Amino acid sequence: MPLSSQASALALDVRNLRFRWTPEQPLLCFPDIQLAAGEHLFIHGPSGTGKSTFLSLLAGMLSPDSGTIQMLGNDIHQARAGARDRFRADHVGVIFQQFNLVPYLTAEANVTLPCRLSARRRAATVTSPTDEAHRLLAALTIPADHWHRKVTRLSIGQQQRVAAARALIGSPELILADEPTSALDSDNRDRFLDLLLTLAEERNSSVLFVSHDRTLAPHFHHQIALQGTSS
Ligand SMILES: Nc1ncnc2c1ncn2[C@@H]1O[C@H](COP(=O)(O)OP(=O)(O)OP(=O)(O)O)[C@@H](O)[C@H]1O
Repeated sequence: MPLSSQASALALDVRNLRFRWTPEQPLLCFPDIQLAAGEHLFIHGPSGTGKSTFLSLLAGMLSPDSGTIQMLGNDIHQARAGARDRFRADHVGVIFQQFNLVPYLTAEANVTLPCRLSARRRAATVTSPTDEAHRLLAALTIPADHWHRKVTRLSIGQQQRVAAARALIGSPELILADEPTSALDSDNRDRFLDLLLTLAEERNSSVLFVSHDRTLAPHFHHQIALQGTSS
């Protein structure tokens, strides 16, 4: 059965999630989460507690050993891989720790990429993917003369903002962000977070943001600590 978005469902409902990379490694235990539409959640934990692993499980890129993940009312790990990929393309924007931009594409082409992979995201742009990419790049303070440069010719902070624009385009219901501010000084980091969360709010996108840096917590509606492992 294809996955669908159910208007009344939570953006994210995570219960009893556990994962072990290999039999020799400790079991990673994750907190239960219920995230409503438009809410912003901050998850913090020291290095190695499993923040990136958690996001990979939520994004459907890893399968849990136990527990459930419901997104918009769908149990994503009950679906076949193809349906899961389609659901992610349609409903989830991801900002990776290393940005994962396509190096040979321009900033604009990187931002419009989700609209090429998802008719739903394309249809959700107000006029066209290119117009929305320009609006997002301008809102995220990327100068217009940089929009047609290859992303590798942009600064790290600019690349990070391009990655944010790519996650926001087409108004996905959920944005997952993995410590994307670690390369920035504190002023730029706060400015980036304010922009990201304001743009997410305009789109009613829920945000789940992980970082080791607890000083970021006041930007968010809710916060949870990741405890890490159990034997
Ligand atoms: N691909 C992998 N194969 C095996 N073990 C892994 C892999 N990726 C992560 N781990 C292990 O899983 C645990 C959690 O790692 P993870 O990267 O999720 O933590 P993190 O909190 O995101 O760390 P950081 O803040 O340093 O990015 C660590 O013990 C790590 O060594």
